[in-house]
Amino acid sequence: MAIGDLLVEVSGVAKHYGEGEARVDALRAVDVQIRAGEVVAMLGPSGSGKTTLLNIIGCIVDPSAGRLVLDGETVFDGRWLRGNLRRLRLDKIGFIFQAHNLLPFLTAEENVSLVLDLAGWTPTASKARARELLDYLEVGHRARVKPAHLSGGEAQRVAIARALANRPRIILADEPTAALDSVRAQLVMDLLRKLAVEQEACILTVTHDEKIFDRFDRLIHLRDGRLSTE
Ligand SMILES: Nc1ncnc2c1ncn2[C@@H]1O[C@H](COP(=O)(O)OP(=O)(O)OP(=O)(O)O)[C@@H](O)[C@H]1O
Repeated sequence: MAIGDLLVEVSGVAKHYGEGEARVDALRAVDVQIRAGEVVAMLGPSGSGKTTLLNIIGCIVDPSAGRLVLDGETVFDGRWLRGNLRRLRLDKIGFIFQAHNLLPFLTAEENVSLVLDLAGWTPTASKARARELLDYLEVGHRARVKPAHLSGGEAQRVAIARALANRPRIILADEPTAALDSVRAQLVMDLLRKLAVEQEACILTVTHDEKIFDRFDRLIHLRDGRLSTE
């Protein structure tokens, strides 16, 4: 597959929590680059900094130092250069958490269309896009059902639809297949790859799931807050 634009550039990014004796260095001068069309897994032991790095790229956690360029725009260089990070996230980033993260009081379709409403789509357009994606992911027949009544695989596909609804180019996922059996886990990864290629996006996933290691272009290993070549 042709690899495209540089979408994620992390340069010398460090993050520490707390100060003095309580200080924890979660990331130490990390460099990562991810291009459009790439599907990358991030591995590492518990506490190695995976969630911190994902959340920094997702503009949810403040880096302590370094530079972050997303889709060609320098968004952090010692400080945030964008006032409205919420808007940046809505425009550029799709987050896939575990399926349980769907809002329980909304239907599958409303879970997807809500993101588009927040991004400023008209209600008619967001409903149509939500339907289209749910159909594409073969859960259209479950559009009016609330998450408690969906199977694990169905809920995960709704979570994917929600993350991809606004056509973000940077898709971040935290253990997206942990709750799925091996056939469904591979189907979800294949689907994500297809969507990433179609939308010229990249995917970075935290995973411990050995069932899907062969589905990635590249594995990034973190150890004690540093990239390791292991
Ligand atoms: N909000 C926080 N305040 C203080 N320390 C934190 C905070 N978040 C993470 N840490 C610490 O930073 C280090 C890296 O944590 P992080 O959650 O990024 O690791 P991880 O690799 O995602 O771990 P896991 O696989 O267990 O989720 C750990 O030592 C953790 O205890």
